[in-house]
Amino acid sequence: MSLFGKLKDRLFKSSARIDQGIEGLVAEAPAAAVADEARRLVDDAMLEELEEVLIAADMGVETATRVTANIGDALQGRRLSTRELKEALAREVTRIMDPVARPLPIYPKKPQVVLVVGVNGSGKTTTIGKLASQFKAAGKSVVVAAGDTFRAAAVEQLQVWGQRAGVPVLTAPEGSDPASLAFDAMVRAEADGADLLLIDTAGRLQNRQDLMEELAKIVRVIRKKDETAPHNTLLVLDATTGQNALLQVEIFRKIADVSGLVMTKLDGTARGGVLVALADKFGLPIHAIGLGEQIDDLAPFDPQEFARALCGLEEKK
Ligand SMILES: Nc1nc2c(ncn2[C@@H]2O[C@H](COP(=O)(O)OP(=O)(O)OP(=O)(O)O)[C@@H](O)[C@H]2O)c(=O)[nH]1
Repeated sequence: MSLFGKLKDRLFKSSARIDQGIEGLVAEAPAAAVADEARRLVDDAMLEELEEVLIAADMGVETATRVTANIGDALQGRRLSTRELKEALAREVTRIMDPVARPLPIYPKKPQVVLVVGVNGSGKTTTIGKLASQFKAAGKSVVVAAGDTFRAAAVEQLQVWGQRAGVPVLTAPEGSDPASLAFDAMVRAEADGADLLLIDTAGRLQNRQDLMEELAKIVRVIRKKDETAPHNTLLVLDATTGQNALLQVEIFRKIADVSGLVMTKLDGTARGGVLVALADKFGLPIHAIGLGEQIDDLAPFDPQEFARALCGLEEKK
């Protein structure tokens, strides 16, 4: 299956919501019967209904309002078919997402230190495993540090991913200081001449102060080895949390210097529209998206393909 085919397949729950919403909206047009194809006049009532469809798809009120206003500005007074409306929507979504679609930047620095943050269960460990595997396949040498030392299960899980990806995973005894593990990992990555060091971190937001101090200490300690580290701070967000992902970005931007986002679990949710809201609200780079639990289920983020899949359209030729 092509990458677009997989994206469309996995985004099905989200796209079904928009697809059905738009079809319903066009089908109820009073003048539908006169043409062989149903068409709906773009007027205030129609734009309001469209806005509701987008909010139901988790795009958020602000983004949904902006998107519909732009469609109104461009197309008010026209009669659109379902396909034309989907195309117009996909164009607007692409326009919002285009500026933030950027792969994880790779620097000549060795090791490039990538700190991975996010709430528990958001998919950090899985994403690190997938990233490690992709970088390894691209010829990079990778070291992983299991920085969530408070959860033995999290460490074990990361070791399993390390085996799958074929990269070393540095661990420390349960309850030990994550910063000291991060330091040891820096030493090891430097000694190995590794290209990348991926550091997993804890995600207990229940005690934000502790987490902030823990992350700050990790950063302080790795800067003893390299004052330019970490080179990326990746925030992993779970799409199934919908609008809550926006709140998580706000919180993590206060406690860490977030440089980019990965959104996971877009395959299991109808709330994929939240990624559009994230792009619109924060403008942070979106590096990749998680489309499943397997090692090859992390896809680069392509704004046009995402927008078309989300709107239930086929690939643009
Ligand atoms: N369907 C789907 N599941 C995913 C994806 N990414 C992660 N998961 C699943 O989400 C669950 C949590 O993922 P983890 O990688 O353990 O999350 P974490 O943030 O490391 O969580 P902690 O270890 O609790 O800190 C696991 O069951 C993963 O298999 C994805 O893109 N799609």
